[in-house]
Amino acid sequence: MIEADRLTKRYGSKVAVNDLSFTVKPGRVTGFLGPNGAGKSTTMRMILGLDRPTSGAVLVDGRPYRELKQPLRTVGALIDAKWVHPNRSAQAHLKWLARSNDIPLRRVDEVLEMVGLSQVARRRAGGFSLGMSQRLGIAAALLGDPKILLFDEPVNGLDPEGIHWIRRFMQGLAAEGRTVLVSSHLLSEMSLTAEELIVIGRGELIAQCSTDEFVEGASNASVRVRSPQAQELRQLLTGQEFVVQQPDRETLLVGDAGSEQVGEIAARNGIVLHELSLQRGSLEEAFMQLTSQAVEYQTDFGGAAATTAGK
Ligand SMILES: Nc1ncnc2c1ncn2[C@@H]1O[C@H](COP(=O)(O)OP(=O)(O)OP(=O)(O)O)[C@@H](O)[C@H]1O
Repeated sequence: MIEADRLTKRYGSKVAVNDLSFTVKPGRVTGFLGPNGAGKSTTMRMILGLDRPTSGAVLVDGRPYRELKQPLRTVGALIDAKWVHPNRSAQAHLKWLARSNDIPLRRVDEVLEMVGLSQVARRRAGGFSLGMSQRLGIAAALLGDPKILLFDEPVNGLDPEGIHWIRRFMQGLAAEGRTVLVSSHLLSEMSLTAEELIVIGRGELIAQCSTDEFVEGASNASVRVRSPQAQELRQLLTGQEFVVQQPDRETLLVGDAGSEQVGEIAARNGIVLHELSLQRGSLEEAFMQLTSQAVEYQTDFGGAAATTAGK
């Protein structure tokens, strides 16, 4: 379990994290979401004792990180996958970490096996692809068999296969009863990976809820209808205050409506329907809307980015 209580971090006059409280529970993947500059990395660094809070506190397994007797056995983290001496082999890197943390050396081969790097264990880590480096970073996080795991933007720059592997791996760790916190700025990716979300913007909490709840609440539903009597139906719907768009002669898009409402109005008026389907808004679009006030550096082309992702 990770518990943040009114966590605040200031750098001079800059408030990076402001009065942030949340709880991360074991047994599920929790996504830590927010636009660039929202304060995710700063929060993760405070959880790991790498940065001291200006005020407030964060507890890992009931204690501040600095008070943990064997930190690597309690919490493992992937913060920077390239944090490895390029001339060292994967195995040598992990052995060095194990030795300096009093972890039995046999654990090195175990974690290499877990992340699928056994075959390349003796190769120079400097020659690893980004995906392999991420796996090595995850192996390092797992060395102490910790109950709590933190991953900072683990899928950044990975190909779809790498993303899929990390997603499944994190879900497997949570299924073993571990606490898994993973940061990302992509809602569509997190909605596939995490059961629970903590959403922040400008260092402040926007939401903590299940992913399903967030997605339901965030994206506006509309109803798509096709009918040979589209014009007639359009008049009936606008008469009842629905906002209706008509992309072509036979198609209507009814905003903020349920398919039951539209279907029943059509049935009562004897209107033939060829299609009646609920359309969910793009998740990324909804997420950007919700956090737009919280984006540090607005760009004019934010709208274009919003249309690229979605579920
Ligand atoms: N050492 C520092 N000194 C001054 N300001 C900092 C420092 N570290 C972070 N900040 C500022 O604090 C804010 C939060 O940064 P942080 O890196 O935690 O955000 P983030 O959500 O992880 O963003 P990203 O996804 O871009 O990494 C930003 O405005 C950043 O510029």
